[in-house]
Amino acid sequence: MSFAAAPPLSGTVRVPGDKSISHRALMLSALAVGTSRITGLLEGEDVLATAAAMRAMGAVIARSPEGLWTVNGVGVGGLLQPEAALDMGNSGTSTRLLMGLVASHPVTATFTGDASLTRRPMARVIDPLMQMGADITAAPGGRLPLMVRGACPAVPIRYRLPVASAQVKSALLLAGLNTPGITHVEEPVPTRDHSERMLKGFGADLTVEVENGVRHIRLHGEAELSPQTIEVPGDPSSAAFPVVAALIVPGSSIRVENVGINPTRSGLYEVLRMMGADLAFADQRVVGGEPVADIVVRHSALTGIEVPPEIAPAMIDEYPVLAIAAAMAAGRTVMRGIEELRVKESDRIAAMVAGLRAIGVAVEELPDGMIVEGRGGDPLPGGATIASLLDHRIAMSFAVAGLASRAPVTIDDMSPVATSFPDFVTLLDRLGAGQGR
Ligand SMILES: O=C(O)C1=C[C@@H](OP(=O)(O)O)[C@@H](O)[C@H](O)C1
Ligand SMILES: C=C(OP(=O)(O)O)C(=O)O
Repeated sequence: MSFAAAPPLSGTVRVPGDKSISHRALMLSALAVGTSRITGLLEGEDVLATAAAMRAMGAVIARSPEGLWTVNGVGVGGLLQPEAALDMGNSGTSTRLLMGLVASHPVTATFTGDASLTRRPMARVIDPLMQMGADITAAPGGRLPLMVRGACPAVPIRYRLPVASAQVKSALLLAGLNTPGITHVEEPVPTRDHSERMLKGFGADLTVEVENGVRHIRLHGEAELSPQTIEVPGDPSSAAFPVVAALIVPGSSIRVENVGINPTRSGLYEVLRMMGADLAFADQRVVGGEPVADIVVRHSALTGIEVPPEIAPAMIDEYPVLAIAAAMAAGRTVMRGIEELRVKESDRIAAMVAGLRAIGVAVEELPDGMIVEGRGGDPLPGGATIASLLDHRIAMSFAVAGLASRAPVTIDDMSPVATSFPDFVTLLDRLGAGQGR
């Protein structure tokens, strides 16, 4: 699919539900006793993989024609033995969080996934879950396919996260739900806190204390969760694509409604403002325990900056599209401290460097990041085909680049976009982007 120079983008749109919150809503609803109701759930492949796995372990999950999801949970401790391997598709979040759930239940589950997921490191969850008593066998290097034999009862542990990862933190907290005693996770670098917020919302006994800059999360196990009504806000990681598109296509002015702006997720928007973006959070409110706003953004002359490395966890999935904004900025943008990008759906540093060079942007690859030489608002040369490498964010980032390029940018395979943002192209077209195609 090709993406070409677009006329000014305009209009008001909504992006699909937050992927992180959607996974957690399904998992915690499946562990509550009774019926939970979820609106705004992301109906992307990653979240549907989580739904299928929870069904395979006993939850009854239904969707009404209007998009209301109902989940009848089995109760903490009540997960059933799945009859077949759990196919996690492309989803790291599903895999790591569900490994945690299974680790403290009397079930054995095999996890499989696509070629991208099979390359991703799982030792970061295997190690602490084995400390809790789970028996885990994995392919060499701690990769998929792997089998988790849950421990019942599991042993509560105190664990300091060696890598800033909300997935590892959440896997341990989910394992802690069916573990007697207190599971204590120490988080030296704060990451997205949706699990903590939602666990509390479902009635779990969870406390967070900050001591010397380290977050101490303590969860009392053998929890009883009560069913909830959850409204999932729009995904700030998905909103990033139309927002950057509006910033780089001259004359654009758009509004993205109902986007989650949890501070552990909104780093990109802070960085774009530092670069000179005309971007505002309008009508700020709280929906289902999460801060939400409409993002109002206009085309802006951007300036390159040194992105503060400490902001990385709050925008870890947004660096690919930030690199496109950086390519249009005046001066260089330096991104460091993001070696984690090398173990996402693709090596996102290598993928962005190769793709930017292919569309005529000068970029230097660093072991832990990249330096992008901005073109000061001049259109990008474009005119290349980009391999999306089973990575939705690489596909969407270069699609956005195409909208500000002299010659169209072609994406070899847009299908990965269905994992997180199934109507991405339709939404861009609704803003007017399709007229250039
Ligand atoms: O917990 C989550 O929902 C996620 C955490 C992040 O991964 P890591 O924990 O590996 O950083 C992020 O990249 C991913 O898209 C979703
Ligand atoms: C890294 C991502 O997801 P996951 O880890 O769930 O595959 C992402 O959505 O960018």
